Amino acid sequence: MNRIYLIGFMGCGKSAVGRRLSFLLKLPFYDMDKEIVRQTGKTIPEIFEQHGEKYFRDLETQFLQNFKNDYCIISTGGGVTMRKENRKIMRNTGLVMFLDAPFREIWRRIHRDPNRPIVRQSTREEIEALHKARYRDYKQTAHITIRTEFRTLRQITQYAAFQVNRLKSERFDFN
Ligand SMILES: Nc1ncnc2c1ncn2[C@@H]1O[C@H](COP(=O)(O)OP(=O)(O)O)[C@@H](O)[C@H]1O
Ligand SMILES: O=C(O)C1=C[C@@H](OP(=O)(O)O)[C@@H](O)[C@H](O)C1
Ligand SMILES: [Mg+2]
Repeated sequence: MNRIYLIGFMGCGKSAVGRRLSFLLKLPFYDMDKEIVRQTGKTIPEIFEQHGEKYFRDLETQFLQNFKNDYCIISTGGGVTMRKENRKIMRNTGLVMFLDAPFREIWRRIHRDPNRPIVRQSTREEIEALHKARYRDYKQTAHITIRTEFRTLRQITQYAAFQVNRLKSERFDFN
């Protein structure tokens, strides 16, 4: 299948780049967090508070298992690569791009955001350790890693589009 998945840690720019990339490539855009909010009628913090993290992770896996659309951009949540099953689905159904941002930049973007329950509950040191712990899975799941440091959203989006176009003639079949 021919989807484009954006993966990476909270605040690396998956949602912002995904939306821009969908305009540039004229493909529909899905943000997994937003889809889960729409399906449940609850915010991400409410889901974590009322049902716990495992329940949220199950919703992420169900989304990936049940999603049927092709030729689209999907921005994932930063924890999606924690499960092997999720990693496998993404690798097998599309092109996976990792937005690799330095931790200090990530922290600057996320530390005051009330919509990320994991950040709300943790110290900077704990979040940095989580970033380290997840890094290998992001790297290994991705077909392409894009380093975002010193790049604007526009530059990152253009580079991502360039990579998609480059691969189009090989494994992918975008029209
Ligand atoms: N390369 C960048 N340059 C400037 N701002 C960025 C960049 N990448 C992300 N941002 C900003 O950082 C914030 C978090 O980005 P977001 O797309 O929500 O991250 P994610 O979905 O990966 O958690 C947003 O306000 C976004 O506009
Ligand atoms: O990294 C994580 O575990 C999470 C990342 C969030 O998405 P973003 O990566 O878009 O912030 C959201 O799915 C949830 O708060 C959990
Ligand atoms: Mg996001």
